[in-house]
Amino acid sequence: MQSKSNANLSAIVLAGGQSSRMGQDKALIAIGQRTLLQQVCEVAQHCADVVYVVTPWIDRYQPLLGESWESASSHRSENSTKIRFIQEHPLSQDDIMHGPLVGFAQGLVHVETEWTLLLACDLPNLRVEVLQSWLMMLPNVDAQTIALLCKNSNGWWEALCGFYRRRSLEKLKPFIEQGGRSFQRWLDQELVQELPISQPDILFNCNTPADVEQARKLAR
Ligand SMILES: Nc1nc2c(ncn2[C@@H]2O[C@H](COP(=O)(O)OP(=O)(O)OP(=O)(O)O)[C@@H](O)[C@H]2O)c(=O)[nH]1
Ligand SMILES: [Mg+2]
Repeated sequence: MQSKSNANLSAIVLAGGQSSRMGQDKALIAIGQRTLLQQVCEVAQHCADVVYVVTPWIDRYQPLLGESWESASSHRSENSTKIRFIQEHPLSQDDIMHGPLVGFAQGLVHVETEWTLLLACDLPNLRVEVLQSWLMMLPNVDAQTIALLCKNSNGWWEALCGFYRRRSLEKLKPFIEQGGRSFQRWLDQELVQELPISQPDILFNCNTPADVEQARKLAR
């Protein structure tokens, strides 16, 4: 894996949700030696100066990503990016699971860099080289553009693997306050630039036990 080439980028990794299709917390599922969450955080560490893990369950994940994991990681010496946990809060008393858009907004409040790499925790095929090639595009993005994302074959934005401007929060806050919870609906209102993608399999995400089997086969 290449070492980090870029400064001035934050990453947000989302680790919440119900994992209802998986039937168990998918962040903790191992593909090979490490869990999905560990793998995604490691990729994020190679791209960004700081990695925020946004989750309602810090206690659950801290042992995986805290000192013990860092000292056990063979990549640690070439990679000094710190992981910071952001405690996610319900928006109201009856808010049980608000979904990734609200988690992202709660993480973005803490970001200090102009651009953030947002990643779901269920992406086993991410490639550092591809993310790094995308982040070279950031300095030339039009000032009005709030995000750089891939499109999937249905024409929807792949919202949970791409780059967002910090000031997108100014647009996101009122959208959430008005009850918006869908990334697609929010992004439909905004200026988004499309990222080129030659290997769509890097966006494969593990939602079901069958997806995990497929990811494990590929990792062998
Ligand atoms: N922090 C946070 N992350 C979330 C939340 N909901 C979903 N995510 C994350 O968003 C990413 C994509 O979510 P999904 O693949 O739909 O996961 P999910 O909602 O747990 O799974 P399903 O219940 O099967 O839809 C994963 O990284 C989830 O951990 C949330 O409320 N808070
Ligand atoms: Mg998913």
